[in-house]
Amino acid sequence: MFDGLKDKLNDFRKDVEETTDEQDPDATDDAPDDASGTDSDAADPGAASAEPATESADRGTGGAPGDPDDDSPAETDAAADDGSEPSTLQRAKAFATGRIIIEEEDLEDPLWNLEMALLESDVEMSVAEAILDTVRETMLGETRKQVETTGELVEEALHDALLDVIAVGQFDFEERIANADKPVTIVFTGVNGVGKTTSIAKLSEWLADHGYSSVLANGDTYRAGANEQIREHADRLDRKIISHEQGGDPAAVIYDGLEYAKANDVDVVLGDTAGRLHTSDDLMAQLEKIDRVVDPDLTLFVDEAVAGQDAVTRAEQFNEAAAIDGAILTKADADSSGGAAISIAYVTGKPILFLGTGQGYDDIERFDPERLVDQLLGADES
Ligand SMILES: Nc1nc2c(ncn2[C@@H]2O[C@H](COP(=O)(O)OP(=O)(O)OP(=O)(O)O)[C@@H](O)[C@H]2O)c(=O)[nH]1
Repeated sequence: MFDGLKDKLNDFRKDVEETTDEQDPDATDDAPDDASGTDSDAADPGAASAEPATESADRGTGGAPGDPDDDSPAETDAAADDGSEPSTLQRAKAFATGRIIIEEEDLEDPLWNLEMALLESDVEMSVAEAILDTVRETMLGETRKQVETTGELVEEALHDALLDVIAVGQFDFEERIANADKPVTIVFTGVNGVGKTTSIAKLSEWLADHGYSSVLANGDTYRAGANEQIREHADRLDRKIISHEQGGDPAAVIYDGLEYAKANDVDVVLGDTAGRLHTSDDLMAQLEKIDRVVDPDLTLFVDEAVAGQDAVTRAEQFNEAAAIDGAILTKADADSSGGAAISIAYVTGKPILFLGTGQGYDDIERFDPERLVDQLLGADES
């Protein structure tokens, strides 16, 4: 899950480590050789031109004076006195006291690469920018104890940045169900073909596992075959299904589901709705009527992680047409990019509540932002 994005975040860590390694005296020992052209690594593109090599040597000697292990202080002191920028001197001093400083110029290229990587991964532009801002803020200027390696510093910055956008609006779904008056009504919106019906069936199983009974109500009276499709799930799971003829009123079906739940002490009504209507006005009218008639406790938007940017755009559109309370992202198991998972909450202000992780009824898990961030940063291998 999200392996492509995971690799790209790891590339950023390596990028920053490589850039800041230039300040590391161990790495800079070689720098004067580069400048004098004696380095055997002639294939290095930097070696082809004297200018970049000299620049690299300047940067290198700037970091060198502070190296506690450096046994040629005279040479490095001379370099520091020899027209070094204050920031370089500052870095050197910081190194001498066991600290590192990361500066804007160190991050410029890695941050650019990170931005490109996020956009390639279908992370929405404003979300990518928010992530970059937090990473920049967390990493820049501050002096850090050297024991905190650059890798750890990057990890902390990415962790905070990702969590900030992913965790937007999170709430405890189980607690919400537990505390709500029964029956609880949950309405599902989203376009057809993304796994909405399967998700309703999965959620019914999830609820059963957590001690709640549920009834399914097919408010998708628009699409031919929708009744049969949801009935198949209901039969397999041994759940009651409420449905009307094709072309009937969705609000009336969900209302009947609610009445059934009240009469039979069922805890939760799971109401499907038609996906794509002709215009967002139609969609809004449908959901407004459902709102008026059954006053749902929650409206959940369902889309597939593999749709990337399209899923993010649809989430925004559905949320604008009729406010959603949260989202279910299906087919996360088949998604490498992770862009929708990272972007939807930030863009809509509503949390992702569940991830669909396969075709089985048990393949649904609560969306846990902290765990996802750990997975993306490699701390949680599951
Ligand atoms: N790999 C994977 N497949 C899924 C997941 N959720 C649903 N699917 C599959 O996606 C296909 C479409 O699912 P349906 O629930 O039939 O989706 P749908 O026809 O879009 O349902 P509606 O949205 O109600 O129209 C089915 O083959 C599902 O098994 C998931 O989380 N992972």
